[in-house]
Amino acid sequence: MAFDLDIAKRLGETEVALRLEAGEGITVLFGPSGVGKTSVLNMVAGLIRPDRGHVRVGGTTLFDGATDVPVERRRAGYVFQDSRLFPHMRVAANLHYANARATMVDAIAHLLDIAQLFDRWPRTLSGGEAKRVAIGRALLSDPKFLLLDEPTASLDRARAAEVERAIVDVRDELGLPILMVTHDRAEADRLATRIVEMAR
Ligand SMILES: Nc1ncnc2c1ncn2[C@@H]1O[C@H](COP(=O)(O)OP(=O)(O)OP(=O)(O)O)[C@@H](O)[C@H]1O
Repeated sequence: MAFDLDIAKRLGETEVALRLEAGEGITVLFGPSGVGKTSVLNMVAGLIRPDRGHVRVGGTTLFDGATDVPVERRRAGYVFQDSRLFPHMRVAANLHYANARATMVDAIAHLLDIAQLFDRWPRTLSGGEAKRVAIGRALLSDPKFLLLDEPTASLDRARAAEVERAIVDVRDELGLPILMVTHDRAEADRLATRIVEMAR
């Protein structure tokens, strides 16, 4: 089982609750704004703590009544909605941040088609380029799974298609389980191995 989640959390007025069991491939969390999709990713990553339930990924318990693995030991590759590249580092330094082997950096850069961007500053990248670099940086932290928060939001159709292609390549080449959030139904249909709908 790639993802085995049973989580409940009160956030202000919102009661976030989700149960899901999903196998390999891309699991898409789909639902309207404010329903708690980002909060679910944050609970899987260990950035916020569920009130109750469990989080298991690849058979490893990351959270339950007895266990709460700290965020830095969860081995999550988290790509935030706003990419969050280090603005004072060129693309190459962003990718080398986790000290991955140079051959790995080159392989990932090839996979994501970002090698030609190594000397650029993050502020000079298009949204789609920045997103692909952010995915690369996450992969180079040697994660056991990938969390993608609305990876194509705010991109035009052509840029979104490039990012979607990169995600599919990551799925096919690396075989990492991916938990991805979107509010775009068509994108969910294109990418998902499994769609999980969150409703209010
Ligand atoms: N710390 C907090 N205190 C109070 N309310 C919160 C807190 N964090 C999140 N919320 C609320 O919880 C709800 C879920 O937020 P979340 O960002 O997870 O939703 P989402 O489905 O990812 O939405 P979007 O698609 O707009 O990003 C929202 O209504 C948000 O305002």
